[in-house]
Amino acid sequence: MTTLLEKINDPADLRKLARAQLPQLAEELRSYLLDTVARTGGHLSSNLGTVELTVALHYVFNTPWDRIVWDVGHQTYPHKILTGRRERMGSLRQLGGLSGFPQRAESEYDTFGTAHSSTSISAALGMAMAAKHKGEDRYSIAVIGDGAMSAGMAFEALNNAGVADCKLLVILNDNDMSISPPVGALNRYLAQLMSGQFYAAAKSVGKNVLKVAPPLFELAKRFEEGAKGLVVPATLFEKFGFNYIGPIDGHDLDSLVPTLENIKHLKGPQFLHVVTKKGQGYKLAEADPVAYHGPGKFDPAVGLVKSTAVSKPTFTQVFGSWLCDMAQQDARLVGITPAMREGSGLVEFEQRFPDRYFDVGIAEQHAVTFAAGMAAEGLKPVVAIYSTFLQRGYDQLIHDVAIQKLPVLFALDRAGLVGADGATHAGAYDIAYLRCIPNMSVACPADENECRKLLTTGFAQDHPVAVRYPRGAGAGVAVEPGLQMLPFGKGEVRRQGKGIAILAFGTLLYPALQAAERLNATVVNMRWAKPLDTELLAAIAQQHEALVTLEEGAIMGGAGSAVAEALNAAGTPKQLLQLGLRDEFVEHGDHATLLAQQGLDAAGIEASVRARFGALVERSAPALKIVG
Ligand SMILES: Cc1ncc(C[n+]2csc(CCOP(=O)(O)OP(=O)(O)O)c2C)c(N)n1
Ligand SMILES: CC(=O)[C@@H](O)[C@H](O)COP(=O)(O)O
Ligand SMILES: [Mg+2]
Repeated sequence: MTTLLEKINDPADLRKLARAQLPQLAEELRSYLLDTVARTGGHLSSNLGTVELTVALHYVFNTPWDRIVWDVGHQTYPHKILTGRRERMGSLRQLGGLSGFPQRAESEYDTFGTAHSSTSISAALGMAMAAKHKGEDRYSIAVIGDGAMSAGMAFEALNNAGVADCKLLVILNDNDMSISPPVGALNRYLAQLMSGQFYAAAKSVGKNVLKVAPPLFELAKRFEEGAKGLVVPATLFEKFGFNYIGPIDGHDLDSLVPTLENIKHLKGPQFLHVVTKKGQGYKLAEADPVAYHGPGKFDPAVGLVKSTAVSKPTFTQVFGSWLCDMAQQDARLVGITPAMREGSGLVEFEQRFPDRYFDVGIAEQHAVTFAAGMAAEGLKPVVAIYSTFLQRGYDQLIHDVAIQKLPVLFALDRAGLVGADGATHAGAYDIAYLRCIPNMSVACPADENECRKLLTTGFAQDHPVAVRYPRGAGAGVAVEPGLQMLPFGKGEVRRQGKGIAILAFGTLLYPALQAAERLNATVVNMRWAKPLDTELLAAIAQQHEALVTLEEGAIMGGAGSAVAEALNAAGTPKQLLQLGLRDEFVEHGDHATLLAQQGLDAAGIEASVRARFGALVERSAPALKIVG
């Protein structure tokens, strides 16, 4: 039997359905979603929570003429399924497949690319003002979660939008969750809105009133008037200049559709507060939305199963246990996360040191300056942050931390390519954007054991230090207990060869060692992109005819550039090949494959070195042939 969903190839098909058919469509959509995400992995909980909202939005609004901007965009799988990409869902987040986020190049329905949070209101407002400017009658809609709403950027946009005269609708998708439980005063405020008299009374007025169409604005006004004597203060969003509507049940199409239809006829900036449940409709995800925020593949009948196999610890785990050990030893240590407790490895730290754990919400800029404030008072803050998200706090890093030379340790996770999340989440730029800042140091551990030691070394400094390490596991080098340090700013020679020296920064040391066997090259584990070990560099440069730098970071401005600058400054220019991430955005896919595509696996390194220094390799390693 053909399902309703199979007939929907774009939202125009959806709009042909009778309203009474929508709940069935939503049910089919939810089950299709669960089935496909279980096969591919992906952001499940948030998507289960936006099924009805997605159906209602495409049903009521004339998309793509009306624009929808999805904040973060990790909840757009139902949107993808309804906008012509149903059959490609099996390729989600894989090489050449659908992105896990909206992308303008992927579909005209993806009106704005997102993945970093809290950009939607700004973008939708820009679109709405552009439409007005061009004389085009369309709605621009931002769908933003309660977690994303907590960021400064969202409030900057609200501040601007509330006084703008354009067709803007902000939908707050409030599921009372970020990735982990939400934090902060805004969350408390939203909870008050939901539990307060206004919601209770609105609920009891019920769906029927919503259906019989006095515009909701009028309804809300009448309710407020009728409720004189009760204290029903204007919401925060009304104070910002929006017309606030809600909260309404975001899983009830009989509320959503008429409400959205009413809103279409209202003037000025509109704010709709929708209440949803993360994981809705799949009991296991409802019970544990954190675990199902971004699971890998699983059997929906069984749910996520903890692997019993002994596996290598991830760098995140190495950091998490280092943090607890260091906190045990140094009472000044405080740990800060901008809403990434699980991803950054802070779960145990929070349990063991609750008074020294600070989840500041999705607020990277604030996290950095908050750390600076603590450091100014003699504490030793460790900011656990993904490389890509520290981009948000760049001015704060320079202005608040570095200029004042405050000893903040940045534990930079997800440095390098990240795989399934793609270009938006790649930690490609941190070496380049950090090493140009005075007072700042940047360490690049090659493996797990070195990561722990460099964290200890960085923590001991009296200036800001970033220790960058990648997603997942490394070479599998056993981590020594204790809190040993490594010499600050010093590298080490790992293999002695001749002719060519490969200077590796970070985990690419291991493929470099493999390639070097075939090239008979020297391999240096540089460890620090800043300060650069110029003494070691000078010695190596003197002993070799050519140098190769290697890093899982942007070539432009990266550690290889630091080497080039140092050689020039010393007046000893050398033949230099800089290997790293090219000047292009690397899309989603399996990490190993992406690395190979960038020529950064052992075979790729060998091939690049041979291509550039072929004659020299022949002289240095005459008997060895190219790999593969
Ligand atoms: C700038 C930025 N910081 C952190 C993240 C990581 N992140 C992705 S989703 C998410 C939680 C978002 O919560 P909410 O907006 O309420 O959406 P929900 O997951 O509840 O659907 C976080 C912290 C991000 N994508 N962007
Ligand atoms: C959408 C988002 O930003 C996060 O959910 C991110 O996808 C997490 O990435 P990790 O899986 O690397 O923690
Ligand atoms: Mg949320």
